Amino acid sequence: MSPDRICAVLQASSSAVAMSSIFISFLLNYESSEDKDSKSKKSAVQPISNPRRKSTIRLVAIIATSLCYIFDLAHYLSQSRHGKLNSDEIVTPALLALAWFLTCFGKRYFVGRLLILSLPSFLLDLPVVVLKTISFGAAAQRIPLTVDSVRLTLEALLFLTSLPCFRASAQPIKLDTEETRPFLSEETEDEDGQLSGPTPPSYGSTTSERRKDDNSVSSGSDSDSDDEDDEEPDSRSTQLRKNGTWGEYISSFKIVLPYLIPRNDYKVQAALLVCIVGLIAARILNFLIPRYLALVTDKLIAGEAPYYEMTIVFILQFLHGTSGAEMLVDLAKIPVEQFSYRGVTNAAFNHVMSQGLDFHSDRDSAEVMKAIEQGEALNNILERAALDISPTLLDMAAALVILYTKFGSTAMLCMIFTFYCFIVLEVITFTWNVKNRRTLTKTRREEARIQHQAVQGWQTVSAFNMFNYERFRFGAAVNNHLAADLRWGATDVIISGMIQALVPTTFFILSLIVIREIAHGRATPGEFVFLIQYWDYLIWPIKWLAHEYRSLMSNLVDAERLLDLLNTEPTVVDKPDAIELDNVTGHVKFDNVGFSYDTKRSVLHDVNIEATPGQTIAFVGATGAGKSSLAKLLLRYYDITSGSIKIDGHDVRDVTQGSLRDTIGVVPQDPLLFNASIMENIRYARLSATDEEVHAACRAASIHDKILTFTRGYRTPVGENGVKLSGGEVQRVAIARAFLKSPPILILDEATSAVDTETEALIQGALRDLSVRRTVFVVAHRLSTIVAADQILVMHEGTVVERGTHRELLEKRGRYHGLWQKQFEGLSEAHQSRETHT
Ligand SMILES: Nc1ncnc2c1ncn2[C@@H]1O[C@H](COP(=O)(O)OP(=O)(O)OP(=O)(O)O)[C@@H](O)[C@H]1O
Repeated sequence: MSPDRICAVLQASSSAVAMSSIFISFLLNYESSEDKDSKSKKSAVQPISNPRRKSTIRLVAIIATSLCYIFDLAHYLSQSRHGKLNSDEIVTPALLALAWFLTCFGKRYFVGRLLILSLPSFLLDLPVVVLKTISFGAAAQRIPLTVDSVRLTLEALLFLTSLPCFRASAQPIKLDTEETRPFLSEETEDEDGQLSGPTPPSYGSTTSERRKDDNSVSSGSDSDSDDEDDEEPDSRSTQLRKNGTWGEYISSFKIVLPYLIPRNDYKVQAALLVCIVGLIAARILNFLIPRYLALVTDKLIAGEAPYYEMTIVFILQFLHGTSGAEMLVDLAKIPVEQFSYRGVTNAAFNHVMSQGLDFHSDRDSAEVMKAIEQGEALNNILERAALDISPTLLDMAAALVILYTKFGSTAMLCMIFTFYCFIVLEVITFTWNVKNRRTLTKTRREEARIQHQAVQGWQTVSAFNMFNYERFRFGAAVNNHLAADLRWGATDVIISGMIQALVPTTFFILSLIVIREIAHGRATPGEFVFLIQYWDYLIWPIKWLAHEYRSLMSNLVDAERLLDLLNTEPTVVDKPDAIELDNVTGHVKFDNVGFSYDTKRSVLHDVNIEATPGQTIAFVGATGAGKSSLAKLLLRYYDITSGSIKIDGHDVRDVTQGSLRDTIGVVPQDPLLFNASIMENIRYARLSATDEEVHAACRAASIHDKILTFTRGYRTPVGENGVKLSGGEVQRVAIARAFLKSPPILILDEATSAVDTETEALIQGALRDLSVRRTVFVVAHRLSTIVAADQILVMHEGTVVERGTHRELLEKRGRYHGLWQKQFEGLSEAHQSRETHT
């Protein structure tokens, strides 16, 4: 290869690399105008870049480098004024000059951009200058060589001075401190995310009231805020999107990578391999088919009959389509897709289930479920990245090499330029539509929420005859969803139409280049046929990548909530060295316990309780005094804010949550039954229990005989939340569960509040039997149920104000005595008034 040719190759590579550097830097650091606006509004967000790094000296050096390339161009034009112009000699320096000039713009990661441009430029330029010096030592080349040397020095200096700055600037992005705000929080903050169409009203308000109150309602005051006029707070990923760059935004999704990459699944790895082989085969065929068609054309022009070539074209086409390589790839893709679905869906479900009570009480279950569903958007990431985008990039690279070898560097650089224009336009125009996409995702969730609330609360809707109201609410939510869909869809179609206009332009320019090559005798007419035939394969990766970019980004926007979900750490976690709690005797000690749900209002303070094994401790007191909260703390649904809770001397924070909850049985105020048979519901307490053990537990809870009277006995379905059972039956099923679990510690939170006096007497007898061997905590309003307790603790405003046995407390004549008197008097007054009426 002649030195001229080597220089030409190096310069073409240099301009391709320079354009790529500018493009990658743009892609990673692009901020939309929306982002800039939001950043200027939020002064709390720290700018990441330091504009001072963009010093005047650097700018001058960059412009000088750009001018050096312009000089190259001018020099060539002046030399070739009377001869034939070589387009390669014009395009290469022109593009390099443009790439350097573009470096001056943009604030963020200025030094980073400078680095990735100056290093390759220097490395590719150095051999060019050396070769030129060796080959053209004549005095006539002195000036251009001097300019080249100056440019080389500038590139080296810019690289060396940028490197230390870049290292210093490698700092993590600062997020709004409210990053930790709860997932799917209902608090609102006013931004202009207006939705057209009627706003679905919330419970207890009308549409007009809602609009009227919009300005006056303080944020977060309405827990049922399905107000579409208010923008919901940014999720962590949305915040990152707004405060960071596209690069940072995309890299925030790396948390899902373990669920998408089949590290230990050999079957999926094999399927991936088959896909890759199939894709490579398809790429080779992409090239061979037009190649043979070009041969057919050339032979026809030469007056020969190309039967052999045509047969090869037929075979290649057969192997190429859905009957060959594509079918293979499509088949192998199925296990790959299933792998990512399994990974993401299981991870999201497990993550939600491992969250604490605070997470679940703060969020709407329908919205959480919708967020998990949106994991589907992530399922295709691996498929898209590994099986679609990477091969398409290979296609691009192959197409560029072919263009270069067949039609020279101008054709190749023209294609690279078009490709980058496509993607840059995609990135810019997608941000115009990203807000619409978020609104669309939000309106979908909203629709699911309203639907879920209405269906789940059917009894309430029916009791208040609110069918029309619910119909209106749901209808409005559907309209909002469709309106958002229309806005997103229409903008998407218009944007994509605008971008597609680049396709005929590129074809026109490439055709001119090829025609010129043919006219100068450097190519045959067959090459033009090759271009026409190959054009689809050439433009397809560009069109497709641009489309994939949009659809990938839409998927990522859809999956933002899921990402936030996966990023939400549980508030109650096992210590790494947590021990298993076993052989528990039931010694429980609350030592100076203090607690608050929201760090603002103290719910419990200075609570001291000691229960020895086998004791029954009763909590009484006014509603809201903190009785149920004590039970939740013993179960470690929340962590206490001060003091300690110990079981058999082990702090509940030092043992695993699993073993702790195995030790404690609960009969809650409102037991939750699953929509399954009675047998399944009771056996949930101990899955290994036999039918006989379940029956025994039900006998102990005085519900066995009742269950036998049901049409299907123990196989009777209880309906959602046990709606097919009476309140008393539900409570007894819950008591039967506790009997079946037979834990050393039992919590009875108003366990017999919904049963009649006769059943209560039966259950109380059973509970007494149960209490002999275990420590029992009873929360009760009906004082008659706890008179036999070993200790009665009277709670008032979050602390224990009296303690003792029933007799001791009555003798004290304090708060307990007052409560007892009130209940006793209440009962006798009710009795008297009934007698007067009869
Ligand atoms: N998840 C929660 N988040 C915030 N505050 C809560 C939460 N649960 C309960 N509270 C508040 O804590 C206080 C104590 O509630 P708790 O349920 O312990 O009272 P209680 O004595 O059991 O009442 P009742 O006898 O009516 O069941 C109440 O003021 C309640 O509003």
